[in-house]
Amino acid sequence: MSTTSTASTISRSTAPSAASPSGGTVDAGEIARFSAIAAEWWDPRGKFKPLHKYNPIRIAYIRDAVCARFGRDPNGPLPLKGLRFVDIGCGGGLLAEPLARLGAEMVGIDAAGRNVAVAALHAEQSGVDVDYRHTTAEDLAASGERFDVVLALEVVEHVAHVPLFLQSLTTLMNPGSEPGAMLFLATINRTPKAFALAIVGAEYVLRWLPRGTHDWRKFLKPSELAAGFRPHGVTVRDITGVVYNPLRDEFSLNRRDLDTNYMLWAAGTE
Ligand SMILES: C[S@@+](CC[C@H](N)C(=O)[O-])C[C@H]1O[C@@H](n2cnc3c(N)ncnc32)[C@H](O)[C@@H]1O
Ligand SMILES: [Mg+2]
Repeated sequence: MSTTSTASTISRSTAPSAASPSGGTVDAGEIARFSAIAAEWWDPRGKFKPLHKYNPIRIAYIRDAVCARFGRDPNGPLPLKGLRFVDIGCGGGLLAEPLARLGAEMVGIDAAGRNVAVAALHAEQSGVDVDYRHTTAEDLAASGERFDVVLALEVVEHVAHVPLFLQSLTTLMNPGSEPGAMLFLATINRTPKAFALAIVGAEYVLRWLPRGTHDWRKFLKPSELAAGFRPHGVTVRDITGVVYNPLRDEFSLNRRDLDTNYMLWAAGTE
């Protein structure tokens, strides 16, 4: 993991774009879109319905991979106890809360203040301990805080500056974590099939998501993520597709089909 070039150095040296006047990872239009629907985060039939459906398999994937690497029993009580997690782009906390219940010491950050407020209220009402903060990955990375597990699920396709975002995620991985910090990422592939299913299907036919939620051009191929991690000494260790079965109305892992939704974890190059 590279600690030589800090996120703050990069953000200063990057030309500001229309999407991100600061030159950072925040796309103001994206943040406004998520803020506008923040009240719906915990409604399983609302605008985040696909995330609710997808959530149990994401939680199981993370729990099992972390337990395998850190030598924990995934079925034991509080299997993630003692491990420091950060959930980048945590939204309403759909991921942060269940992982905190499994024992993770959880920090959740989001660039949208309304999301953080909704997440914090829900955690309080549910009696779950999550440290929610309104900030960005690059600012948290620059602050020097480090984590055993870094999560960024369904976020990279919404950021303004992908190289800075990926660098910030790798910087947040604690170099002192044994046997080595993990980084989890989930996103949508840039394929014709993903255009048909994730945009036409989910936004126009099923109307699961508001139109304009996703921009196909911002989707990333697994090879592009791997190339983005490589300069920071981080390698993809596992990758799996996630497919929706309309007959069963459920998502499941499919290691042979990375064409639409996929999840991966990465760690320091050995
Ligand atoms: C599709 S939601 C995913 C939420 C959560 N990770 C989950 O999977 O349940 C994307 C989230 O990323 C946040 N976000 C977008 N760009 C961000 C950035 N540059 N830094 C931090 N959060 C960001 C949005 O505000 C939104 O809450
Ligand atoms: Mg998305």
